[in-house]
Amino acid sequence: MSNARTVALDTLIKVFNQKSYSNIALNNELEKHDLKAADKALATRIVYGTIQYKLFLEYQLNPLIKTNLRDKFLKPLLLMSAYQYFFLEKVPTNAIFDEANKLAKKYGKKNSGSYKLVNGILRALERQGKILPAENDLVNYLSIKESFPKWLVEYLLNNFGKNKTKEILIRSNQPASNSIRMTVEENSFEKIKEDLRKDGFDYKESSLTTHNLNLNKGGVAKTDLFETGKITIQDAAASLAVDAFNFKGSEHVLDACSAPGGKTVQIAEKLTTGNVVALDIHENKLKLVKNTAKRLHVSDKVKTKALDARKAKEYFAEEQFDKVLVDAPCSGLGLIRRKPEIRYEKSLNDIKNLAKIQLAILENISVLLRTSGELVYSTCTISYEEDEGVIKQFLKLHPEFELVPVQVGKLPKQQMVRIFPSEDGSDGFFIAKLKKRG
Ligand SMILES: C[S@@+](CC[C@H](N)C(=O)[O-])C[C@H]1O[C@@H](n2cnc3c(N)ncnc32)[C@H](O)[C@@H]1O
Repeated sequence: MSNARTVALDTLIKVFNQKSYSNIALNNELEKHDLKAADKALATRIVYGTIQYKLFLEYQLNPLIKTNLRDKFLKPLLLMSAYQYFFLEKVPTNAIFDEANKLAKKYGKKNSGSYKLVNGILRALERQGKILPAENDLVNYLSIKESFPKWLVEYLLNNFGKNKTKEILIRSNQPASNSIRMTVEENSFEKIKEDLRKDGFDYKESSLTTHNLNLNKGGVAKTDLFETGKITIQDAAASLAVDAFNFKGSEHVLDACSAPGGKTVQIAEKLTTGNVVALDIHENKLKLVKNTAKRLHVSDKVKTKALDARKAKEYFAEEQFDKVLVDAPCSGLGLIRRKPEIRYEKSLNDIKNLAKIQLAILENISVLLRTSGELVYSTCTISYEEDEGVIKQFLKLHPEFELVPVQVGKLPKQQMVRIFPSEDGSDGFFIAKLKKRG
């Protein structure tokens, strides 16, 4: 039996019991089994949905589990079955429970009683129905309902208030958009759209930029448009960081935290005689930057170097660069819909530690920027400490820098750009632009 649910269960066993990354574990399982497109989509939905709603699902199941679940497959199987029961409205309950029973028989040891246990718990779940903490216990209620750890719900409530927090939680549980960026001149955008339609894709214009489209499905990496570099996979909010620079074309640019290279190539596209030096602390990740640069035909403008950006001034001369991008390592709270497990892995301490690293990177690379040069700082998170907090501290320590208001994409001009995970599926993002005073 090789079907969507076997693939989902094998993936979830690896994610929950062996702490594998969900995207890597799922891809490995999908490669092992030759599933039809609809089954691939179902397996993917079950895996991401089960991880996403883990806290909610545990809350439903915990009162019904009266024994120690010794077999390692039991908890993942119960969680994914409960996910299907509560969230896949088109799949009949009997089909979900029958499939769970078959898997329990297949994965359980002979005479272990696993089948009876699973069947009993799922039937009891059907009788119990959905349960939630009292609504006036707001932190607990939102934590279970939207399946976010309590500290994070509390953190969001303290920083953004009740309504914004609810919006962030709900949108972070919605599917991520299939966003692409058109890398060609604006007068060729219509041709790209026509070719996408011919390839069977439908699209919506991004509400943030003119160069991004949200596609109705994945799989664009197999098209000619992608292979020839006319389009690339990039979130609309992320693409705005590079749009914050004013390029002439001749600049020497430093991309301090570059892998996998989405913004490096976007910078290179803007250059004529200039070039971009792409750093990353992880040497193996620079391969991704090189490959993307090759696909987009900008390799001649991109040089890569494995380096901790906090040591950059030991390698480069002062005032060597006209522009610097620090797309910093961050807690990734703006990316939760793409990486559902982020919510369970991060802590308030991580946010505080990352803010220190981000400030250290800024401090170190700031001497490499020439007078009147532009520095753009960006993150894919929405935490104040890593965003405005880092910029405020940096400006306090470096009066030679000033904040420059930015107008990017379809957004109004503002002091610093904060984008929350949005209705049309874009990630959460932060952008600040600084100038070195003359
Ligand atoms: C947010 S990602 C960058 C995404 C990239 N700019 C893009 O658009 O594709 C942050 C990157 O910073 C790298 N990194 C983490 N700490 C670093 C450091 N101290 N110096 C340089 N790179 C670092 C990580 O390996 C990661 O690839």
